Amino acid sequence: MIDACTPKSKPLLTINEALEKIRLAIQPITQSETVPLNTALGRILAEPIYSPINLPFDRNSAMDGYAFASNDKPEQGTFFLECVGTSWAGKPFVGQLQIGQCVRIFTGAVLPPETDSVIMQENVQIDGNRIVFPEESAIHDNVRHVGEDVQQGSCLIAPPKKLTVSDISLLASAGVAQVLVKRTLTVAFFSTGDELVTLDQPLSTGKIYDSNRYTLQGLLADVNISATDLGIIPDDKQLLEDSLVAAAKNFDVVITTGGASVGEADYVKEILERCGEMNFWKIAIKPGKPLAFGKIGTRYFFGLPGNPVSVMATFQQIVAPALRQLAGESPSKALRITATCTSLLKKAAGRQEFQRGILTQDDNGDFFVVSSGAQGSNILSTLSKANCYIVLPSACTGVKLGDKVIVEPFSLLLGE
Ligand SMILES: Nc1nc2c(c(=O)[nH]1)N[C@H]1C(S)=C(S)[C@@H](COP(=O)(O)OP(=O)(O)OC[C@H]3O[C@@H](n4cnc5c(N)ncnc54)[C@H](O)[C@@H]3O)O[C@H]1N2
Ligand code: MOO
Repeated sequence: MIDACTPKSKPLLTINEALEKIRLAIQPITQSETVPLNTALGRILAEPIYSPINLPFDRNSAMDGYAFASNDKPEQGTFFLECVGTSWAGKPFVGQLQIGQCVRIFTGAVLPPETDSVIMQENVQIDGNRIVFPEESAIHDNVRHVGEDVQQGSCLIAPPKKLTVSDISLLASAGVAQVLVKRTLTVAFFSTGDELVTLDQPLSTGKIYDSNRYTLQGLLADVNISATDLGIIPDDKQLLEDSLVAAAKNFDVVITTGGASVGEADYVKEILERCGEMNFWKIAIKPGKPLAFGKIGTRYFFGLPGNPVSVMATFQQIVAPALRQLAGESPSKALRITATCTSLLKKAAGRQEFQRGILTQDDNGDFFVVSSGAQGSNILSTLSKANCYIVLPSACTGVKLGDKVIVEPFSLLLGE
């Protein structure tokens, strides 16, 4: 019986409290390396890059047509100019233009210095070397000016940007062939549990295939991470401790799955308390409650719950932002949107839940989400069907048809 003297257990950390503890604990790596631009996609820039040149480098044409001087255009009426040569992209016109003359020009070709305007070829009439310009010929049109995109010496990209395809395009256009980026993180992971077997073994009663290492391998597939699979460790306290301590000597981050809860063979928390520093254990989320975070020596440790769906959810919600911070990235948040829920969702108050859902968008642009099915932390088929999490606040006690819910898509593309 519970009476007034029974000590109440401490409330679990909220996900935001846990994220804040991680944010305060993690020191971003400082080392960097120079890499060729064609391997820099997704890497984190370590220093500002200043443009060595103006972009455009030369004043050039935005259209195929004719380059002319605006002074040659009369106040009224059509006019004609004599075409005396061609400026090709890569092979500029070399002569000197006189009054009343123009040149044939192609997109990207340098404008002769005497000209300041380009008319599209569709808008002129050609009569031998005489080019007839209409009255509406615009002056100063279709000209790309030196430095209008980027001025020489200005900052092209500032750290700690994670380099995108557009960044790589910009750097290439400025002739930047290599960049200084943060070094990659080394992350090791292993599964724990006597019940686990590798996929090349037959199953026997009581055994299951180890899927978590495949999940983690996929989740760690990032150019900023060098991931090492350390295999399966059985439920042997000493072996687990030795494996953890050894891994923490060689990797920036060690991740385990399983053995994080309160069972007799759940040793992760005890080992972390004895051999390292435990920052927190257990958070008020579902799936993923018994997550442990701390340090072993100077290295970071995440003990994820064994349940396969909990591994995915805790990695995405907790470990991924921590790895981004450690890698030196600027903070970012997953995209969340509001959708109308078209199924009933069961939920008990107490933990923030990440339920698996299927998000769609109709032709009006409105979002709808339906549960992808059973929500047990062991049920991978409904995770595979899902394309989003339905994020339900801890106080929520269920969702009715037609209620608005917050949804976090797994990707920016919504499949069929
Ligand atoms: N009395 C309590 N029991 C449990 C609690 C609790 O608070 N009190 N929490 C439950 C929750 S929530 C979770 S989540 C799990 C987490 O347990 P562990 O981290 O100790 O994980 P295990 O017990 O080792 O495994 C749980 C489950 O997952 C399967 N598993 C483990 N590793 C793998 C793997 N590599 N690949 C595939 N499947 C794996 C394992 O066989 C179990 O079925 O604890 C609850 N219990
Ligand atoms: O937190 Mo557990 O992951 O609910 O099953």
